[in-house]
Amino acid sequence: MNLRIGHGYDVHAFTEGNHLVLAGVRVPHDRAFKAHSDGDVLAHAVTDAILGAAALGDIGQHFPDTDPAYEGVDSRILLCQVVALIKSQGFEIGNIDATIIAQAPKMGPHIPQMRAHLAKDCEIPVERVNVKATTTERLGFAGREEGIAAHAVVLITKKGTDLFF
Ligand SMILES: Nc1ccn([C@@H]2O[C@H](COP(=O)(O)O)[C@@H](O)[C@H]2O)c(=O)n1
Ligand SMILES: C[C@@]1(CO)OP(=O)(O)OP(=O)(O)OC[C@H]1O
Repeated sequence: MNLRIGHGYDVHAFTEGNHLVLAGVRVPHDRAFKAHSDGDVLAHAVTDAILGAAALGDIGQHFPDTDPAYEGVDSRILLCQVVALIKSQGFEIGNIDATIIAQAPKMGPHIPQMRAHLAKDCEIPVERVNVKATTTERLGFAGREEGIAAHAVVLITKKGTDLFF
């Protein structure tokens, strides 16, 4: 199959701190992500979407949260490893669309840098990467500011498939 789609979803709760990391961008906040890694929900959702598209399981199977090697790891490193893995199987990434679900902080000013990081890590032009943010109108765990979620969908193609004409 030349064209495959994947979905990723991740959530991290807050703990004490002064910034969040989203697609490797340091976003000032009055809390931080509680996680084994840097807690980068956006990078995790994109990584899971890529793995999903290639039917290669999920991020926790590749990088267990019980492995000290991943303690505090920069999640962009994990994303780059997964991109290398699917490339080794003859795939490349077509495009990415992601949504951050956060009551606060405002993501808008940071989105251009998030897109740039994801494009670099996924080895595609930034025009093929979209990142959005939404509140939940104060409903649910995100609305109560207990944590942040991210969804991502990713299209992958067999190398040489011309999708963008
Ligand atoms: N953490 C967030 C949440 C939202 N935005 C931007 O605000 C717009 C309105 O949000 P609603 O939840 O009321 O739809 C949204 O479309 C985003 O552009 C944001 O920057 N950061
Ligand atoms: C990234 C990994 C590995 O450090 O840990 P966490 O930062 O806890 O993140 P999560 O999305 O819960 O699961 C994937 C893990 O394997």
